[in-house]
Amino acid sequence: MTVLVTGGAGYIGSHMVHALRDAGERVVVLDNLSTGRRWALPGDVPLFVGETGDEALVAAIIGAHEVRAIIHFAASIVVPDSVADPLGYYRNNTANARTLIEAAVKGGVRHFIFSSTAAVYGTPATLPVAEDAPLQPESPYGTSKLMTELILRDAGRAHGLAYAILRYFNVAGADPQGRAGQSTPNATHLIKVGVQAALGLRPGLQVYGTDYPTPDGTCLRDYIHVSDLAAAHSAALAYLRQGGASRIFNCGYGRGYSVLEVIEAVKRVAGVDFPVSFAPRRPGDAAAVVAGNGRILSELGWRPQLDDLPTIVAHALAWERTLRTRNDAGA
Ligand SMILES: NC(=O)c1ccc[n+]([C@@H]2O[C@H](COP(=O)([O-])OP(=O)(O)OC[C@H]3O[C@@H](n4cnc5c(N)ncnc54)[C@H](O)[C@@H]3O)[C@@H](O)[C@H]2O)c1
Ligand SMILES: O=c1ccn([C@@H]2O[C@H](COP(=O)(O)OP(=O)(O)O[C@H]3O[C@H](CO)[C@@H](O)[C@H](O)[C@H]3O)[C@@H](O)[C@H]2O)c(=O)[nH]1
Repeated sequence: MTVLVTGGAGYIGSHMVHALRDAGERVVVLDNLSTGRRWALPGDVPLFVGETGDEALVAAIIGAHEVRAIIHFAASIVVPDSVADPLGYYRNNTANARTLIEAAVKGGVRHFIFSSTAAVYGTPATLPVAEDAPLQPESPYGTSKLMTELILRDAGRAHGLAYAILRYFNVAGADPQGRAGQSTPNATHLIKVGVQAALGLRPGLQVYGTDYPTPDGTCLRDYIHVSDLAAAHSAALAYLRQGGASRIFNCGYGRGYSVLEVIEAVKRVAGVDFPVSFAPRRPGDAAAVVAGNGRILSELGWRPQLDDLPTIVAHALAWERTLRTRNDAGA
């Protein structure tokens, strides 16, 4: 029985591939390498370069490798890009996911784990936000993910596909063993941009919006270490395999940091200063998003191991240094 990881050559997916292999699972990856990197995968993990929307390809992979579980990471992920290109986001995150789910149903896949997002909540009325809060995405990205949640819910009911929908809050950091990290050249995530500024790879950092209704006027986010997130997937897979009912789980720590607090943490951990300027709000950004994580703690028994902002930043920084060496070597 094999686990198919879509988007396994990407940031979070590559951590998942390592976690699955560490647990002795058989893994295959489907990735179109649009943002993923072949070298992000261990050499002995089969990689199919192709589209999640290619039903024939997905069916062939499921058949050839006896795939019984799919962990679906592949997506377009940049909130402001989705505002500029909604149709592209609906194609990749919704239409392609629909095709993948159909191939899963037809191919007899039993368990499906879907990467959803805190962006489905928009700006929650109360924090921390629980899974049953109103869903009011403020960007096409969030809407594209919410639509896939609904497709999965209905297909799961109709066809007996058991699923876990994991709504990630802000994912950051890198594998503590240095095997994987965020490698997208033009990544836009705050901690990634911050460590690049600290290493002199960018001239500095812009803060998008200082007039939000938050304590210091900048957006609040709940940053979760990518290895804790991979562990949440492993827990969800074990739950489904034990016959657990289809369920939605928030993945976050339940604590928010402002953009300015994150920048201070990066400067402190890196031990350097870098220029910070203030810019207007970025389209599609919610003011404050913090996870209510009671459900995943109580129902999956998940326990964060790396719940500490300086640790997250230190791992991101270490990875960025490795990446620079790798890029210098032309990898
Ligand atoms: N990074 C975060 O903070 C965050 C937060 C919430 C949710 N998520 C979700 O987690 C998932 C993984 O995100 P990530 O940060 O690792 O991004 P990423 O861009 O590093 O990974 C996405 C991977 O999917 C591949 N891909 C994209 N479209 C594809 C397609 N049509 N067919 C095959 N492969 C395709 C890319 O090449 C890449 O390897 C996404 O679904 C994203 O929406 C991420
Ligand atoms: O150079 C930068 C980059 C980001 N920010 C701000 O930092 C916060 C976090 O931004 P970012 O790291 O880009 O993450 P989000 O836009 O919150 O989105 C991430 O987190 C979501 C879940 O909350 C996921 O769904 C998305 O895929 C993922 O990109 C936001 O307020 C941004 O405006 C800046 O001020 N300057």
